[in-house]
Amino acid sequence: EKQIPSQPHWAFCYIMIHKVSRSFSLVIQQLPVELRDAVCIFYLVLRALDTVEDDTSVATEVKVPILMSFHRHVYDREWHFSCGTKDYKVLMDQFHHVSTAFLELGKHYKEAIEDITMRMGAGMAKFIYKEVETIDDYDEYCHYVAGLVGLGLSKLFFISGREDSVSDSLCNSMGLFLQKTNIIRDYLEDINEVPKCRMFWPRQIWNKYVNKLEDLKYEENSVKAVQCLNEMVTNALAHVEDCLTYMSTLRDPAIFRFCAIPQVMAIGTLAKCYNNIEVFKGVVKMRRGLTAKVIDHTRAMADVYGCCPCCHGGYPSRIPIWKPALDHVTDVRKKDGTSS
Ligand SMILES: O=C(O)CO[C@@H](C(=O)O)[C@@H](OCCCCCc1ccc2ccccc2c1)C(=O)NCCCCCc1ccc2ccccc2c1
Ligand SMILES: [Mg+2]
Ligand SMILES: [Mg+2]
Repeated sequence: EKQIPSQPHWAFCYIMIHKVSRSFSLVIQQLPVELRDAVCIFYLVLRALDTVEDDTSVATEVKVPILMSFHRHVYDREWHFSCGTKDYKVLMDQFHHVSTAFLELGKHYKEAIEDITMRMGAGMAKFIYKEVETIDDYDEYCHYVAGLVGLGLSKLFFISGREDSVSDSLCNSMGLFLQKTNIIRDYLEDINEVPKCRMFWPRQIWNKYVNKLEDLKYEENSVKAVQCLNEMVTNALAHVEDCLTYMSTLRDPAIFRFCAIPQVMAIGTLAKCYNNIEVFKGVVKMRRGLTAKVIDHTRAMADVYGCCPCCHGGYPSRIPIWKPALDHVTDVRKKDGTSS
């Protein structure tokens, strides 16, 4: 008789993660099998939560209760909430497949994913009512939507027995670096969002250059816009040293690759954004297929050097790709007289 796939919900999950995020789908495939399923579900649960947050057509009084109770809905096979567009809408409409797969995970994995989902939902709800004014607000918002992902991933690595636990501060920095890079790169897409524009750049930075955040996109302000952009990039670069320290604690080569590749892509994106007026004209994206190339290159370097940095054999000059970026940060700090 027709061979019915025994695990249709897992097929759905791996197909969906490939559709909603090619880059994270590729790096998640790098993980050891028992971590891969937990991280795949962790991604899809949070992506669904974020799709609710991002949908500016959902009324606040409807959105906030969903964000606050999302961590409980993952246990309810019947629950779904229709929102988002294209593949994100498919994820929302078919969310019961994610719940079914979630319930098959080990107990500790489920607890970790539920805890982060609850904390992220509450943080997102708080910022529905609160604008990002100060740099502290900016760091707090990024902690909720990305720093917590770093904490959760480190918990999953620890539960799998493959990594020791790492300080919350270092895990948080891994997320802040990636999220701040996204916020810088997506300025124009966010400010032009309909029906309501999305603003994440902190007033404490942009109000030194313009009166309103949207003024940065107007031609006559382009010199100030690039100065403001460069300050945002320098703010993001402050997390690089913590990210390096976090990655230097990793032991498992597959986990190292999973963590290092998004960081390498982000540093590339920041380099493309720095001093680049195009950020205010269109989204400055990395070339399509670049993640796959970086994955091949990282594997090739491990083969060539016979080990990878996390085996503590290390490449000859331990962190070759980071050296120029670190030197730049030090130079900028010296110029600003803020060197530590
Ligand atoms: O809507 C979009 O497409 C972009 O949404 C952005 C937004 O709305 O701000 C924004 O949504 C944030 C809320 C949902 C977070 C979903 C997520 C992302 C990556 C994961 C990676 C592995 C496991 C779980 C993950 C969960 C977004 O996707 N920003 C991209 C940066 C977030 C990076 C999170 C992160 C943190 C630490 C990490 C450490 C190691 C490896 C990957 C890491 C990944
Ligand atoms: Mg989003
Ligand atoms: Mg969001």
